Amino acid sequence: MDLEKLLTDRLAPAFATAAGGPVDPVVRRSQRADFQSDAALALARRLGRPPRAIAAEVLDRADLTDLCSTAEVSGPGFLNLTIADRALTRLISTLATDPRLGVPAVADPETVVIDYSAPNVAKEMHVGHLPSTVIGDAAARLLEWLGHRVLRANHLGDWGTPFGMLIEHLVDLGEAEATRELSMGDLDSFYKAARVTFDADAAFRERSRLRVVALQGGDPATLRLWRLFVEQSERYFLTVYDLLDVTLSARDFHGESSYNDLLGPVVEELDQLGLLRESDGAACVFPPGSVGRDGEPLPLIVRKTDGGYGYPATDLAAIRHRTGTLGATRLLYVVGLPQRRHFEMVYAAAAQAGWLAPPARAEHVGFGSILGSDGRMLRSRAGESVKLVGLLEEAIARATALARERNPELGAAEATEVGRAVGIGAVKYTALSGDRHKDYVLDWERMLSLDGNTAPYLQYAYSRIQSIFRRAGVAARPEAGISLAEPAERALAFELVGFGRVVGEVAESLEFHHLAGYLYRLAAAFSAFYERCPVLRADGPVRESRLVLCDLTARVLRQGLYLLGIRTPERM
Ligand SMILES: NC(=[NH2+])NCCC[C@H](N)C(=O)O
Repeated sequence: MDLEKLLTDRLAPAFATAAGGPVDPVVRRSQRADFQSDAALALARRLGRPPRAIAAEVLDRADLTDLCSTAEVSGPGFLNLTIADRALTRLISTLATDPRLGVPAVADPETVVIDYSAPNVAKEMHVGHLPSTVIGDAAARLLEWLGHRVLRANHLGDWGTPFGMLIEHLVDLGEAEATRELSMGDLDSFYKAARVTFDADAAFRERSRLRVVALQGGDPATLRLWRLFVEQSERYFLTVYDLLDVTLSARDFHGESSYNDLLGPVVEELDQLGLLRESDGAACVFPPGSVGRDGEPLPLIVRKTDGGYGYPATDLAAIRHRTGTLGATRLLYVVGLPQRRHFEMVYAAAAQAGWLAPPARAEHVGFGSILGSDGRMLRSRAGESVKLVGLLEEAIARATALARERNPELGAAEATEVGRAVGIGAVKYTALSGDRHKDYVLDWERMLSLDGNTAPYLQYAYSRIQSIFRRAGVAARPEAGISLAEPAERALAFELVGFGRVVGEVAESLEFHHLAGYLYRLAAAFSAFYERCPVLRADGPVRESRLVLCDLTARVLRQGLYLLGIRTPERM
């Protein structure tokens, strides 16, 4: 299905002969012909031959007859390739009857662990959790669709010193009252109240400290109280996931606490491997390749001076568990860029310990921060981080109002459905359509606009096609003959056959803005086609062929948006 690959496979042997060794023909979509290769230019310098002569020799040797209608040398030595109508028509016909839309399941499925979302227990989810939750979920949907075994790991922050203070505050309030407060989903005020007492009251601080010791020592009464926090928080997080339409469920919670029993053995094993060194009373690993600004090796602290284990030890235990026990070969960590150094060091240490050996590998899927439309960190009016649910509710309210305004014919129930799909879609698309290595800007106007690279634009394109079929009163017949006489039909066809290539690339890079950008180009190509090529007013075979193009576009849009976790209402 992948034309770049088909052409590459035909050209590569010819280039190899000319160059006396393997050469990437570098085939790309082009304005001048359908595709272009500029490999002869780079090769010319190396071979000391004129590029046009190399290009001509390659054309002479390569067998392109069934694929290209013309193949010619142009300019300083480009190869311009025009795809034969018959070849393109054949690809579209195949695509039309392919339930997987040109994206076969992988031949060698892997076990992939995706570590994502990971909010902290007894704290509110804020906008900073949005990219992790949304990108991680898109990765899970995509890799699962490709046939991999995906294990979602919601690495909750559910362990550690804050629980001493939280539990003591709960004891002071009384269990019934505390549970009532926590169940209202107002986690932050509970946390803040505990903090205020902690800062003001020395006796409370001492009780909190002892409580942490009791918790880590496995005291049953303390564990029971701790579990109340975890249960209330998990219940609350699940309501957020439901609202956000992500595929995380109760069985995906694998909080830091679940690695607690593995921490001792992990540190022990590091010691036996001779990887531990003491530094200021703490047990550390010095993974190769991590040096500070002063050129000194950086420590990864696995056991603190007070004997407690921290965040790095937990991540090492998690890697050992994921590769060793779960048998995963690909570990993804969808966590903000500020933790990049942490993960580099953890991976290096795990590799030294033999817990992360090829073919197993770990990738940090990092992302930037969420900014307001003023370009600064998004904050609430009180200067605090913005609650994620608050943001989602606002998105739904705005999108519902817009849906009513744009389409007064929608009934109340349908407008609510559409508002939810569009509002949530718009927010998620913002976290997926930008280069994740950069910061994101949340701008309501732009996000909800029907023009430009937005979720509503793509959803609208989809619903518009559905309305064509409602008016036509018939379904497309995938077995109908395809004709691609108009340039706009050809352009749309090229986008349609490109789906598989983009999906394959994104499964590797996890740069979802390439998938978003592709869907945007597809929707734009559809718009241009629909403007120039009447569908319902066309007759006979032309109408049939155009209906197939419409249907294929809708299916690719729906599947592509599904992979991004975005719904496609039938009407908007
Ligand atoms: N395996 C991990 N360390 N995952 C990321 C955890 C994120 C952490 N709970 C935080 O809020 O920063």
